[in-house]
Amino acid sequence: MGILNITPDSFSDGGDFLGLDAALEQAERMVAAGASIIDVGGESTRPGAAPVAEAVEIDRVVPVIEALAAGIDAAISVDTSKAGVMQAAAAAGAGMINDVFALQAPQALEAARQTGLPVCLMHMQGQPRTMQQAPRYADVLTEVEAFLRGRLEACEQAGLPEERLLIDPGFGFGKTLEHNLQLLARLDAFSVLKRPLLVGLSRKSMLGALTGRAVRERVTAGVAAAVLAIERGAAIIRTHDVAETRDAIRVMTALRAVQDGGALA
Ligand SMILES: Nc1nc2[nH]c(S[C@@H](C(=O)O)c3ccccc3)nc2c(=O)[nH]1
Repeated sequence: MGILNITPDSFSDGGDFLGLDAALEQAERMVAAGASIIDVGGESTRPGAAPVAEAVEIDRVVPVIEALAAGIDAAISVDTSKAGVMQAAAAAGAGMINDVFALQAPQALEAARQTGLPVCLMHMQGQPRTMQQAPRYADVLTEVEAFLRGRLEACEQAGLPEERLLIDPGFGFGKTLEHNLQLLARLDAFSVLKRPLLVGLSRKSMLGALTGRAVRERVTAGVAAAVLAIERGAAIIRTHDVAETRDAIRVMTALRAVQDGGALA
């Protein structure tokens, strides 16, 4: 899953031609590098970020999703927590919803159900504005798993069938470095929920803390973390660095083929 942030600091607003063109080029680069999903986000979930109005978020992501739906050979995911954005994105051609707030926003669960699209449910402790102030868990894995189990059950009860759902522990969303490492170390425990596991580790501050590297220099650490996550059951890797991650996956796939006694592809 390649990351495409349509926020003023990444591209000019999705609406104008230049921004659209740049967004499309970036998406095409990631698909050429091996991305099978492009995740389009119109609201930065940066800690401390001011919330974006629904209409603004729609104006950012819909033109991009329409252009991508017509122009690239990959699925399009919309990274949003708002019901109205989910509906607009689905109408524009999105094939998946990626909700960092796990369909807890008003009307979000019903809107997602109506779109008929797959949904990624992610764990976050608190809100983006405050989540990193004092993250606290008795046991992070138990609590994150219980939250995701609860969201899966809420969706089931609302008529959103489980086979459309993915889960994600939400690295960096209300977690200390220690919490993030504990989640990565025990990622395989989430297999009890029997849902595909999506993880986002790319360029996150936990990697900065471990390497001392600035955001754009965290590619190697991000690929290493992706390999560790895949070995522990991750099915989808959300990343800025598609080509590098793809290369690591090729090495892993070749090894698995030999271990399973298969011939090298
Ligand atoms: N499903 C899923 N969606 C996601 N959206 C994001 S935004 C994140 C980033 O660094 O990209 C981020 C976090 C905090 C501030 C800015 C940006 N992270 C995930 C994730 O880990 N899983």
